[in-house]
Amino acid sequence: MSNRNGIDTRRDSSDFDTNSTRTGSHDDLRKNDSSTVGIAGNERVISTLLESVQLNTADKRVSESKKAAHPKRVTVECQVRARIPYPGGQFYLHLYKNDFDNKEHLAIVFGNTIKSKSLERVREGETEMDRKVRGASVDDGSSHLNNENQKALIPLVRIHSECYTGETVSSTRCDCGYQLAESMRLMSNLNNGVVVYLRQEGRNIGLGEKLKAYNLQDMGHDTVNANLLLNHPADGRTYEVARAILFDLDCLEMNLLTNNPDKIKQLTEGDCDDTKERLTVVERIPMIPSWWLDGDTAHHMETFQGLSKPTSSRKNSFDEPRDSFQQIEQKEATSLDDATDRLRRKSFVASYTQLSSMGDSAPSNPATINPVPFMSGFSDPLQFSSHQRHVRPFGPSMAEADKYLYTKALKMGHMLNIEQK
Ligand SMILES: Nc1nc2c(ncn2[C@@H]2O[C@H](COP(=O)(O)OP(=O)(O)OP(=O)(O)O)[C@@H](O)[C@H]2O)c(=O)[nH]1
Repeated sequence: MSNRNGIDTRRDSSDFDTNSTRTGSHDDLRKNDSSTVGIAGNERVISTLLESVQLNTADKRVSESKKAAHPKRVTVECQVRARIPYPGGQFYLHLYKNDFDNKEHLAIVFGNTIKSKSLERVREGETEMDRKVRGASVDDGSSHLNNENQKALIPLVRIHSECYTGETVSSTRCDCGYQLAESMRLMSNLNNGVVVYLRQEGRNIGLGEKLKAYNLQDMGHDTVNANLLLNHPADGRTYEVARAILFDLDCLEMNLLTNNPDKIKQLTEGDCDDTKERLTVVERIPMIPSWWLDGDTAHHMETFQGLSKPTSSRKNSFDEPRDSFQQIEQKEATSLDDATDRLRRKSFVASYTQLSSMGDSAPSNPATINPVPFMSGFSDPLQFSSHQRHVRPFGPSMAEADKYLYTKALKMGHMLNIEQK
C-alpha cells in the first residue's frame, strides 16, 4: 500500500510476523466473546493465548531491532504557526504535513527562539499578507537562522503520542494527560521547549482498537497483552516524523522528557537529510508521576534540579536560574484571566493539600472532601481547567494509571522506578 506520495506505508511484515499460535488470536477472542465461553472462564484458552502472547513478545523484540536498523528519512513542511494562550502562558502551535503518512502532526513550541525552517522558507508568489496569515516572519525569512540566541540553549523536548482519552476526557487509565500538561508546564517555565505531538492514538492502533484493548483490560489483561490479543504489536510506533520535525525546528540537540528507551534509540538512529546530521539526546529527563512523589508540593522541577551534566559546548537550559516552586505557582496563578480564576486556583490547591494530608484515608473522589473554607463554591477541582487538573492529579484517583505504569516498567522496559511509588 502506498500513500498519496508514493511512499510505502505498509507495516513491515516482519514486525507482525505470524506464527501458528498467533494467527489464532483473533478467532480465539471471538470464541471467547461468545456467551458460552467467557475469557475469564476458560483456562485452557487463556493459557494458549498467553503462550501466543509470550511468543509474539519475543517476535516483537526481534522485529523492533529490525525496524530501528532501517529508519526512514521523511520530509516535513510546516504549513502554519499560530500563538495559543493557555492557563500556563502561551505557546506557538505548528501544524505539519509530511510525506510519510497523511496525518497532521503538530509541534507545540515554547519561546521565541525556536523557528521552523520550512515555515520561514519564502514561497513563490506569496505576499506579505500570505506570510503573516500562515505565521511566517515578514522579513526575507532568513534572519532567525543567523540568530545566535537561537543556538544558545538546549531545548527541552517531549515526543508525545496523542491520547484522546487521557488528554481530552481526563481518563485516569493512563498517565498521558499528566505527561502532556507537565511537559508544557516545564517548557513554559523555561520558556524554551518543544512538544512534538504525534497523531499516534493508542500507540498507533487508533482510538477504536484502543477502546477494545480497554475492554480486554477490564477482563483482566494488561495493556501489552490486550494489544497482542487484538493482533497489534505492543507498541507499533516509529519516530521518523518526529525526527524530521525536530530537524526542521533546528533542535538537533535536546534534553528529552521520556521514560521510553525505544524513543531515544529511534530518534537518534537515523540521519535527517543529505547533510547526514543526526539528533542528540544530551540528557534524558525522567517523567516521574507527580503523585508518586512525597508531599503535595513535591515537584518534577525539583527532582531534576542539579542533574544537568551538559556534554556539549552549548549552554543547557537547566543551568539557567529557575523559578522556585512558589514562584511558578504565582506565575501560573497570575497568568489566569481574572480574580475568580485565581480564587478557584487557591481553592484547588487547598483541596489538594487537604486530600494529601489525609493519606490512605483520603476518599477516592476528591469532590467528597469537605469544601475548603476559601470559597466553597469552587472547591471541586473538576471545575478547574483541564490543564491544571492534569498537572497535579489526585494520587488516589490514579490507581488504574499506576497499573498501566507498572506494566510499562515491567513488560515494555520503560525506565520507571516503581519502588518510588
Ligand atoms: N494500545 C494502547 N494504547 C494506550 C493505552 N493507554 C495509553 N495508550 C496510548 O499510549 C500512548 C502513550 O504511550 P506510552 O506508552 O504511555 O508512553 P510513551 O510515550 O511510550 O513513553 P514516555 O515518553 O515515557 O511517556 C498514547 O498514544 C496513548 O493513547 C492502552 O492501554 N493501550
